[in-house]
Formats: sequence, structure tokens, C-alpha cells
Amino acid sequence: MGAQQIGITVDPALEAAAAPLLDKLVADGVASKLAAQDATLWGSDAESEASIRLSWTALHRSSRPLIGEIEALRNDLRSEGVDRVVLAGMGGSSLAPEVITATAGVPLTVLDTTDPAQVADALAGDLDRTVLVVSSKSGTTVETDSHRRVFAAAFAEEGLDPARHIVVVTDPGSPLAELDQCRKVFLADPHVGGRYSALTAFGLVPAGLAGADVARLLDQAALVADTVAADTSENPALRLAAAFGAAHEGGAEKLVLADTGSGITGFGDWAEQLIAESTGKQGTGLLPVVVEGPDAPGFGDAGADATPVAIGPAGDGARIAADGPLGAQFLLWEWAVAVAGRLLGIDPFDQPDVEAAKKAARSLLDDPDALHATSAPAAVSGAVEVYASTGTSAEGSLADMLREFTDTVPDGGYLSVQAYLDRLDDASAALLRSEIAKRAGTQTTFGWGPRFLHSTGQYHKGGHQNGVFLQITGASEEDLQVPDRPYTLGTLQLAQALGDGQVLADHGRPVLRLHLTDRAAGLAEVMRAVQELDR
Ligand SMILES: O=P(O)(O)OC[C@H]1O[C@](O)(CO)[C@@H](O)[C@@H]1O
Repeated sequence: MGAQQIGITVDPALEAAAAPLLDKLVADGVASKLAAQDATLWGSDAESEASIRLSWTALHRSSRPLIGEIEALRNDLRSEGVDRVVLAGMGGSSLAPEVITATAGVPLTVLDTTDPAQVADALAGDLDRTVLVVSSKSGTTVETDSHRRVFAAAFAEEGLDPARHIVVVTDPGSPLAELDQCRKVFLADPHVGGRYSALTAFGLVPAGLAGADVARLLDQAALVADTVAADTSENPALRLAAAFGAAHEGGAEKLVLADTGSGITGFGDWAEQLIAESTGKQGTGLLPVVVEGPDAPGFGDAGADATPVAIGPAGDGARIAADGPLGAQFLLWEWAVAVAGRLLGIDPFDQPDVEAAKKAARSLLDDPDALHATSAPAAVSGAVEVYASTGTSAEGSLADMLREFTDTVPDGGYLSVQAYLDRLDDASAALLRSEIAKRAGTQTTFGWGPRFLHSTGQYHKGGHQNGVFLQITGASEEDLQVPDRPYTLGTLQLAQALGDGQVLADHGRPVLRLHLTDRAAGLAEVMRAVQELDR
């Protein structure tokens, strides 16, 4: 039954290269050991972290009791006319609910941004119908803390009791677990890391409150649980892990992910964090490149440094395909990535390089003068100011500068576009990914800042050091003060961009920042310049 729930296709040459790895995984009993939550699978250095990170293998059973609790709260909220769900959470605390609700076609407003305008838009919704789910394992993530403060103040201003309109999902013992001003605290299983938490309270509570059928997800996962735990060469998770490992050994360190009709919406964005944060460390890893579809640049035309992977049915161009319902896919990919971590020789449960960017942002926030005294732009082109930290001379037209910058991508490297903008109002920024990939002929990732800092951010600093980074920041017409904090969202957003840019530059990576003094005009100008790249 389980096998029908998930279909894996690997192209014959890659499957042959992966066979020795697969045989060894089977012979070592890796699947059954993982099912038994054996923390020794990743070596002695990883053992202590792994010993508190493996409960995700049993969530299809252990999360069952949550379903009734979520339904009861949802019914209570509905009976009070509260039917709009806003989720504040970064990385693993929002990516799964986003894909679950998008796939189910139920509305969920996700706040994983520090863009003042995007947060203001969420605040402008009907607050008396709104429940804010504040999701954070640690309870200390600055973006989520800021959203909670901003929303609590806004509820109070509208004459609403914040305690009735805030629900918390967190780990036992976190500062949020003690929050008085909330209606209910869901304590998640602390022995599951953020990116493996799709089937914990972090994935299920916001998605269930928004109206998704979360019991079904657990059913779908349960149907493949025995299959992924079997020490056989048919095990789809082991096959996937072995294919990733063999591709990486052969120099294909990137996985280009395209949806080929899976029936799931946005799975790549969830898988992106799982793959990048789990594997991108110690100078190795798998870089997920999420593309718009199988016809997008970077997929069918992928070079030797990248493996095109279909989410959904196998088709032209894909070397690997994984098809199945969402609950099964969550479990499959968690297993495959954890096992791939063993093949790469890293600990798939830590994120050692994420802290560096947080620290750099914090020190800029502590020194607002340094933040605002950013040196004058190296060049200005209409609504675009150019700040080149390394790698470009900032001479000539914007297209010339971008050409010089894209030329710094080493063979087999990649370019990462990082837009610290409003992902709804400035959505057109995302079109830059395919245009750059096509015109510069290089693998190109796209991320919204600071969202990507909790996803591919780990890889960019800890993985293969062959990325070059194009940051885009923009002026904000209005800013939002974070209550009881000495900063606004706009200040935080800029500190995050500059802080991460500094850390990347300290790693010796080329960084170019384009600051849009008028966002719409600036984005149009950048797009025009990109379109000249191949001329
Ligand atoms: O749930 P928290 O503690 O707010 O963390 C959010 C995200 O930040 C990270 O800890 C680091 O980026 C992720 O692993 C995690 O999913």
C-alpha cells in the first residue's frame, strides 16, 4: 500500500552510479536504525544534537491527539466570528503551513518578512476576525517577536483583547510558552527541529485553524511510514538519498526543483529549507534551486553541476522524480535528506552558520548610526543606487555593472538574488531569477529576505563557497515602530540585509547591493538591465 503512495524515478545512469551507496545503506540497516531513532547514524560529532532531533520519524502517530485540539479551537474561533488566520513564523515555523494551506486552497496570511508595507497590509485586514498564530520553537526569533508586538498593539488599539486573538505554538520552556497575552499555547515536540516539523504542531496548528484537513496529512504520512523504514533497495527514501549522494559525488552539488504536476502548491519552498539548512555546511552540501517549472531556465538545460528533480510525475529533463500526496512527500524528503546527510558526512540537524547573520544584524541594530551612515552609493542609475562591496568596479551602465558582476560567478557556481522587499507588492522581483539564469547562463536562486536567511541562508555561508550574491533593498514610504523595541521594521530589514551582506563578504564572496529609491521604477530598471546581459 505504501509503495503506491509514493513513486520515485531515477534515470538509469544516475541509478547505476547510486547503486553502491544504496547497497551500503541497506547493508548498514540505516532505514531501520533511523526508524528506531538511532542518534549514532551521523557519527560521534553529531550524536548529541541527533539524540534530541529524531522524533519526526513517528509524528504520523504522535501528532494524532493534536487533531481534536485544533478542531475544537477552530470551532470556538469560528463561533466567535474569527475566521482569518495570520501566521507569524520564520523558516520551519511557517513554510509547511504555507504549502499545506496553498495546496488545500484555504487562505492563510504568512508573515515571514520585516518589510513594513507587507506587515502593514496584514494589519489592514479585519482585525476583529483575525487570529494571529505566533509560531517559534525558540520563542526568541526577532522577526516573529516583532510581529507579535506589532499585532498585540494593533488589537489593543482596535479595542480588542490581544489575549483572545493570539495563539502560540512553541517548545516547552521557551519564553513564548510563558506568554500571558494569548488564548492558547500549543507546546510542540521539542525533539523535532524546525525544518522537520511539518507534521508537528508547527505545521498542523496554523494549517488546521485555517481550514486544511490536517488529519489527512497524517494518514498520507502513515501510509508510507513502513516503506521508508525498510532496509530494502526499493525503499524510496534510500533511493532518493543514494541518488542525491551519487549526484553530489559526481560534481552535481545542486538540486534543481520543479513542480511537474504534483498537485501540491509550493512544495519546493518547503523542501528548499530542508535541503539547504540540513546539508549546507562544512563547505559541502546540496544547493536547492527552486525554479518556476520544468521549462524554466536551469532545469532542462542544467549542466554537470546540477540535477533536475521533478516534484510530481517524471517528465522530460528530470533525472529524479518524486511523486505522491503531500503528507507522504513530507516524510519521504525528511528521510531522504537526513540519510543524504550521512552520505555527505555532515550533521543534518544543526545550522551553524545562521547565527552569524543574526549577530551581524544585531550589532547594526545596536548601533543605528553605523546602519544609517552607509557609505554613499558607488553609482546611481535612475531609481537604483549601486553598492558594490566586492567584485565589481561600479562603472558604466547598470547593465555593464551587472554583467561584470555575473562574470564573477565561477564555473559550476551560482548566483543568488536576495530581495529584501514586499513579496506581494513587489512580486515582480521574483521574475529576475529566470531572466538572470537565462541571460547569464548560470544556476540562479531567488529568495525573499529575511525569509531565505532561515532557509538557503545556511548554505550560502556554510556550503560550497561558489555563490555570488545580488541583494536588492528598497525605500519604504512608511515604516512601523516595533512596540517596546528601539527599532522599526524598516531598520530591522536594512540591518538584516547589511548584516548578511557583510558576513557573505567576510566569506570572500562577491556581493552587490542594489537599493531601489522607488521600488516599482527601480525594479523595472533592474529588469531592463538584466535583459541586456546577453547583448
Ligand atoms: O522556530 P524559531 O525558533 O523561531 O526558528 C525559526 C527558524 O530559524 C532557524 O532556527 C534558523 O534559521 C530555522 O532552523 C528555524 O526554522
